[in-house]
Amino acid sequence: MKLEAKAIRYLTRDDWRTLVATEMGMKNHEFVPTNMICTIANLKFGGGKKAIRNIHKFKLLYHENKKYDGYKLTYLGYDYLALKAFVSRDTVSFVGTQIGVGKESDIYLVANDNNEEMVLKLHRLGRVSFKTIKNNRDYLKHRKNASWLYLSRLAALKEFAYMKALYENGFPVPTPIDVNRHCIVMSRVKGYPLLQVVELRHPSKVYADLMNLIVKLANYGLIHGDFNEFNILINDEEQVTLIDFPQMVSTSHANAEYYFDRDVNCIRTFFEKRYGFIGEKYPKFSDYKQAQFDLDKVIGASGFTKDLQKDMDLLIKDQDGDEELNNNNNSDSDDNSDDDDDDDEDNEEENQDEQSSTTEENNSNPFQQDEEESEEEEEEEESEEESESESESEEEEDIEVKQVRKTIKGLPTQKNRKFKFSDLAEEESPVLLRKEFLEEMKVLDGEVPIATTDAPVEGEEETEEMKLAREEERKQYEKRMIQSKVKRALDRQTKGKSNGRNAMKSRAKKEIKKQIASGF
Ligand SMILES: Nc1ncnc2c1ncn2[C@@H]1O[C@H](COP(=O)(O)OP(=O)(O)OP(=O)(O)O)[C@@H](O)[C@H]1O
Repeated sequence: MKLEAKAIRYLTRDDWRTLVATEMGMKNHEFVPTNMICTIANLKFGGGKKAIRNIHKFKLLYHENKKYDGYKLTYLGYDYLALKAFVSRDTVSFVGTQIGVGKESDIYLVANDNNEEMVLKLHRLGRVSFKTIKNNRDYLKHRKNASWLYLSRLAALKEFAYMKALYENGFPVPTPIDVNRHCIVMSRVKGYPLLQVVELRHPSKVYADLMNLIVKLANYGLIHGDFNEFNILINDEEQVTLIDFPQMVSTSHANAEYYFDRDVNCIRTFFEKRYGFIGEKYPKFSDYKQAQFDLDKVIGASGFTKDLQKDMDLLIKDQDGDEELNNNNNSDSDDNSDDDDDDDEDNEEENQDEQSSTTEENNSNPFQQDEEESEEEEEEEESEEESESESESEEEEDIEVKQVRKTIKGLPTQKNRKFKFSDLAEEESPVLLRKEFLEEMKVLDGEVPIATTDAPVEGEEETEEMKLAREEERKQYEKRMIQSKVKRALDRQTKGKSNGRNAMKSRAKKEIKKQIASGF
């Protein structure tokens, strides 16, 4: 879903009040009736309806009149509320292009007044499979009315809390900057998702870094749970950054070992398939289950409590039963993967002795293999294989590499990797959302907004057309300001006149009273 940020500047104070009122009303209603929106927004019915019409036109509200007449926020409406909060806190001043689309999120480039580029992640839970919350969830009570909204907010809160805790403890994650509603702002990582990287200069080093990262997380009492090529960014120096951690679990979780092994195997399998690198040294959960630090508490303290996690688990479980259905259908393939796991276990046993001795030898980076050595071993293994299967696997690899190259070509991330706000072409200039601008809207209080044309971006030349448009707007604005000044002056005068009349009346009354008292 596109974040069309321009319209944010056309919203009046009443529009914002109406938007917030709808958000509040959604805590108890799936669709909020018009008069309730007006009451919460503290607007007269006429003014409220006008504002609703306006924000509905901008697609910030969805109108329903089948069951009963009412409105609910769209994702764009929710985006606007979060964006406005970021703008008023000086976190964001420009909204740029979209650089990524996750399963359940949209990623945009944004910048602040100092032109520092950052990433805005808008969580969109429910976009894929989430439909309605079953009514038998007593625990969630009214929150089920705003399920997607609430769930997306929880997802953002969770991601921010984890990112903050990890960042403060020296993990390679983006710098967390701000969070509001379902959005987080973080630093921009200049790298590619590992998925897109066809070749590595030092696969052994990257592999070792990733295994060390899994171990470091476990030492802090955490297991990623989804540690794979989609959630790891790698830069030109082959340094890795972890960008997404929606399923993080504690090492004290009942299935901790399963999740830990799955993370390790995910990387091993990917490295073997993509880079032909066999990770012989790899960590075992039993060696690390005794965490040295406890990040769980830190995460609770930074806003994501156990109760919120409980809400989140319940909401996710309730995803219309879709996933359960899928899981049942996929049970056959799961069985197959179980077989694979068994094989892995055998391999693990075989490798165990070897590993313990090599770990002692190489304390600084226990999972790094000597690249030449592993190449030799690979060669030996390869020579044992039949020549037919050799050529088959080479062909397969070739097809895979070609496929990846083809995919990379069309990826927006690739295109935008070197993107800079200052390099933007005129037609796609970033949307300016300065705080002063929004505050100016407040002063106008209900009037038509002033500038509808973008101010030229620094360093960009203003065209004749732009100049004329801006001049016209300035004139209109001045005209409106004069009109409102005149209106205010007239109001004051009329008020003054009536005050004068009242004063005269009371003076006359006093005189009459005086005369009566003097015995007239
Ligand atoms: N901080 C960042 N810096 C640079 N690019 C980023 C950043 N965060 C996300 N991206 C880009 O956006 C893409 C999607 O991000 P992310 O994995 O966080 O979304 P998601 O919805 O959680 O994805 P999914 O659930 O599909 O794994 C990433 O692959 C990456 O290309």
